[in-house]
Amino acid sequence: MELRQDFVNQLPGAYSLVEPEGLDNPRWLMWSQDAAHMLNLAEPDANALAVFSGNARMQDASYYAQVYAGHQFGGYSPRLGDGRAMILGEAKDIHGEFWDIALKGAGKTPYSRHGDGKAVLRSAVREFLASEALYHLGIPTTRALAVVGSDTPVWRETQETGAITVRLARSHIRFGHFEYITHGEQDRGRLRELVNFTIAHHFPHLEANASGYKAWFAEVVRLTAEMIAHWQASGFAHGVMNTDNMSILGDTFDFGPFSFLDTYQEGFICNHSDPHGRYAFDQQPGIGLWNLQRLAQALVPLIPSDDLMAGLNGYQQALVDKYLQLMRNRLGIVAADEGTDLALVGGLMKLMQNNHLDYTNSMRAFAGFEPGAMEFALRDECRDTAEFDDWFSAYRDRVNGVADAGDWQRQRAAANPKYILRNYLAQQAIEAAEAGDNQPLETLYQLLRNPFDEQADMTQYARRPPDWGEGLICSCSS
Ligand SMILES: Nc1ncnc2c1ncn2[C@@H]1O[C@H](COP(=O)(O)OP(=O)(O)OP(=O)(O)O)[C@@H](O)[C@H]1O
Ligand SMILES: [Mg+2]
Repeated sequence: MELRQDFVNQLPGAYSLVEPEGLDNPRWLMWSQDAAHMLNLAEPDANALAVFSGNARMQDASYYAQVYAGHQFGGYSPRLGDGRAMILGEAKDIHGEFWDIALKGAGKTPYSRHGDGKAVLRSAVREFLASEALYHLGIPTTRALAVVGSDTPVWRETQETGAITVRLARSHIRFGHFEYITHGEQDRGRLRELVNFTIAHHFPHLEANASGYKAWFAEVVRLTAEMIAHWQASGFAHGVMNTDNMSILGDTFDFGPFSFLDTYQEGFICNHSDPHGRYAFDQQPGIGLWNLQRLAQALVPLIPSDDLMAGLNGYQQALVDKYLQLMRNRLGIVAADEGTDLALVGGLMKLMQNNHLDYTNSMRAFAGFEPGAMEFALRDECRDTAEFDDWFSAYRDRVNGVADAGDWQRQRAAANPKYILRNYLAQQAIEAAEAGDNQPLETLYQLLRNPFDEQADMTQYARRPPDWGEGLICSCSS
């Protein structure tokens, strides 16, 4: 694997050089065959294990940790930076695109503050499973190539073991990078350099001039809105939408306490450390805009306020357009006007909320609906059948002109996954791995590579969680 080092070479001052600490007795816990194929890598071998555990380093590569700031839960932290992630460089994939290769959990950096620079097995595995699961669901996301486990003791609430996620990101540039320069260094030249670097590497169709900057910000707004529309349509709660976790490319970034919804609950909070629900499921669209406003503020020295405002003004429409596109496809309806369609989708969400329905399974039920039929299996799940009947009569009228019912059903199955990364499934697999059995993890990973397929022997993975697993929330001490 050859690495390009454009970030290091072109943005001096935006990072510190670092060396990984290494892991005791490293071993492969997970390996993404899809990501490996994309990077044209062979099967996992001893050399790769030595490099990805941080026990050996790649020749000629300058490993680095980036510096950034961020708004965390509404408050500004002027200096964060990669406290436990080290980037090796940028690898070219089979399509000619470049991916940063990062070791998350590789040890202390100048930005570790009071942290140990480590990650534990459960958090490394969750990041791997989530990013690969989102990828296979068609949600824009960073990827994961591997997880390396070890015997290195790491202290959290109890003693655990250290692990590294090998993360692939088209870019690690976050909103917080721009905030750091503007609010900290106040160096307009450096801000321009970073924006120009971002445009040249990731928005090559735009020029680095005033009209290009305006168009670029509008695109960042749109990409962010579309990412969040995907989350809302998939029932995905991110959990820590701080501006240091917002990718400038609109890729889902940093998998901490995230959770897919089991029972549909609009105000679902997946993060232990978020008692007021700042990042609750239904707050995500609003927080996305709030975060973009923070980005806009950071760009004020470079981009006229009117241009930034124009970009921000596009947010809501981009979000609604994408969300409706995804939901119309899930429901199998032809577009009517926006208000009518939002009301139909909103009615379904209300139905799910009032009847404590499982989000994924309820949506998947549409793959079994016979266009034109008077019956729909979802009715049996509802306590309030009158509410269901009301909604259903409006829905039925919308599914018309379907020539081939089988084809229509196949399209619904391709839009509504049968399998998602339910928290309790991740938890079970992680507990097995902690006890030395990796098979459940591997089975879960393989399942999530084809989330839309029936996968005959796997239907128990589509079940609602048992009582202990409903609304399981994760500790933030990752
Ligand atoms: N164990 C740790 N040691 C040192 N720094 C840490 C540790 N855990 C988190 N941090 C740092 O705290 C900040 C916020 O953490 P957060 O959980 O958002 O990020 P992360 O999961 O570590 O990494 P990333 O955002 O790259 O996915 C980041 O700057 C991160 O590097
Ligand atoms: Mg983070």
